[in-house]
Amino acid sequence: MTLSSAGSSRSHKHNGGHGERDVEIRILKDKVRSLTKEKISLQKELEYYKNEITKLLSPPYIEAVVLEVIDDNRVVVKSSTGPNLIVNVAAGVDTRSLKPGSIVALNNRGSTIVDVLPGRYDPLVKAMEVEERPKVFFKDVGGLEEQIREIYEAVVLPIKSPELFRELGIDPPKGVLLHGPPGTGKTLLAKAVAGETEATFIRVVGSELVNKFIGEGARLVREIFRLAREKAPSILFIDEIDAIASRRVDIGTSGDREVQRTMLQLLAELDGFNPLDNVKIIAATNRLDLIDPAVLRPGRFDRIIEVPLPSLKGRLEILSIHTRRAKLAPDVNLEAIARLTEGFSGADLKAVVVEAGYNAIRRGSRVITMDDMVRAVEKVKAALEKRGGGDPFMRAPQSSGDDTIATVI
Ligand SMILES: Nc1ncnc2c1ncn2[C@@H]1O[C@H](COP(=O)(O)OP(=O)(O)OP(=O)(O)O)[C@@H](O)[C@H]1O
Repeated sequence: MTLSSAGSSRSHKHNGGHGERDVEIRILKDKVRSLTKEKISLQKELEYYKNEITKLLSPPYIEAVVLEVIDDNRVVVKSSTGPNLIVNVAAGVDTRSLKPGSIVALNNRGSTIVDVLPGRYDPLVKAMEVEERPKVFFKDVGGLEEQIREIYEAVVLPIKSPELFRELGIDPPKGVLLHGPPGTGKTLLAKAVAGETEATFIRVVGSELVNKFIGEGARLVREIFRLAREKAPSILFIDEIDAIASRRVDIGTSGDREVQRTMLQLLAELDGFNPLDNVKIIAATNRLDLIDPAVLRPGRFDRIIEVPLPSLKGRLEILSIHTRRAKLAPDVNLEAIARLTEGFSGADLKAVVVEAGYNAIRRGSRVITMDDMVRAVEKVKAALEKRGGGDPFMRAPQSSGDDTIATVI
């Protein structure tokens, strides 16, 4: 007998039995509701444990990096621990999504790519900064007239007029090494070379190649040169080259060996390309004394250009460049500011202009006054002293002298 028929027969027998029946129905309904809830929660629990069992039963995958895609079914990978392997690709994996640097999962036998791991970075992309035809030119570089002339002859001219060199039968330098204290405009100069030649600017940082992408330095160097050729005309700028091209007393740790491998790859790449290729290498260092002489041999970085702290005239030029778009009050005397900033780099002078701008904003003014500038100089000077601005190596005095402006207050 169903509940409802039981309830209805009882209500026929007993007059006024409605109340009792209703209570019974309510109790049963409550029970159904709570059992339904329990069922849903148990179903969820069951699902969770099923998932756990699936995870525990599935084989571990091996992580690997794609080095080269040979064809639709053969890919060279480097597993996280082992050697390079040629593996095939599982049916569900789209070969077109595989590129050098992609991180993939291999099956537990290490023979097949079964998945491309999402959201993982391609170290090659992370390792460099690429800018097509940067909008930076020699007019944006202050106080480096001589350096601009040298780099023009060594890099710009061979890109713009290679026939000149072909006719004369001389090889322009493949690489130029800029050295000098931090913030003196080495990166800026290299970028301006790219701007002037309408080339692609590719910047990599030596210390990152060996510290951030452990075990991949040499491969990255190879890939970066490949990309530079692909994007030619291009300027490949290697900042902090001392991190990969230092002379070493002994090659002890595996870290040292990694640096050594990266440097050998760099030398091989330098030796392997034609000086008249439209790829030019500009490297920079703050520590010329650390550079391995092998790197400076003819046919490698055979043009060395010093980029020193700016002279008085240079400082004035740099201040003029950085105040080009600023609104200056008539009392601002940039020559006097240049006088006050001996030992400042181009980057420090830029900081002075930015700080002066903030001083004006804090006063609620839209014009930068001489007082804003002077206070900014004091602030930047204090920061430099705190940072050890007196370091005799990092802040070596500029050789060209500090007395070349006639009209200084
Ligand atoms: N000679 C200069 N003329 C104009 N601006 C300069 C000059 N030198 C530096 N600057 C300013 O300072 C910024 C930082 O300089 P930059 O990065 O070129 O120095 P760097 O020599 O490459 O330094 P580091 O050795 O620390 O890499 C530049 O983007 C530019 O705004």
